[in-house]
Amino acid sequence: MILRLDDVSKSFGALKVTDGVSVEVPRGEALGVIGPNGAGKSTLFNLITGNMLANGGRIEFLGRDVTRVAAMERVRMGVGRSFQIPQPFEGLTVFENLLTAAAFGRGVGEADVVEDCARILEETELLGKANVVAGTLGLLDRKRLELARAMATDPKLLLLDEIAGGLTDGECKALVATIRRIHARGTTIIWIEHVLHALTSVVERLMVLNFGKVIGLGAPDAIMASREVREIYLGLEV
Ligand SMILES: Nc1ncnc2c1ncn2[C@@H]1O[C@H](COP(=O)(O)OP(=O)(O)OP(=O)(O)O)[C@@H](O)[C@H]1O
Repeated sequence: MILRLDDVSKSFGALKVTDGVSVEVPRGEALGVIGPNGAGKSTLFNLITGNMLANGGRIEFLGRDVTRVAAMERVRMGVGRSFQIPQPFEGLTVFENLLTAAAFGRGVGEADVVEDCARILEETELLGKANVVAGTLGLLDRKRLELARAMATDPKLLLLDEIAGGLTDGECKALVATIRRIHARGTTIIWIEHVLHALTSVVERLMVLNFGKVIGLGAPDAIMASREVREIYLGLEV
């Protein structure tokens, strides 16, 4: 297992946002996470990355208990993430953004990561935009850069937070193709996404959260056919 969550909980005051979540993610899997707004999906990512600390339970990454390990150390261990709202350094070029993420995320000098950053630019189809200032990019390229910055930290586990939102169908297809390639090369992925057709074209399993609890976990077809999921998530009368 690359990641194991055991009875993980997080509360803000009286509000329990993550409620006893247990899940095991095998190395190489792509796991999708769905659930209504406010279900606790982004909070779960924050607990996995160490941006927030759990109030209860245990998080294991690569067999090590990381429940209380700082976010920076988790990045260096191989936990990479993209944010729902892309947060590049707007005044830096695409390539400078990658170099910064790679050097900082890996704890090495920029000279050591130049080649790898060039490879990531190619993988994320940003090679032609290497010298473009990030603040001038359109939405698809901002999303690509967000993905590339996460890849620059050399993640073993890649967390994607609603990366397909706001794209046209064609743009979404292009981004999905890139994510599939990254997955095919062996990177384990956990992906929160409301654009279901994008998600189910990549992931092997879906996890459904509602009020911080896991209410479904399994093959996408079986999950989407479940009465409870259809009622809660899709709002369908069945
Ligand atoms: N720092 C915080 N302090 C207090 N409440 C918070 C904090 N962060 C999140 N919450 C609350 O926790 C709940 C879950 O939020 P979270 O962002 O994890 O949901 P989500 O499933 O990712 O939602 P969305 O699909 O809208 O992004 C929400 O009710 C939110 O208001």
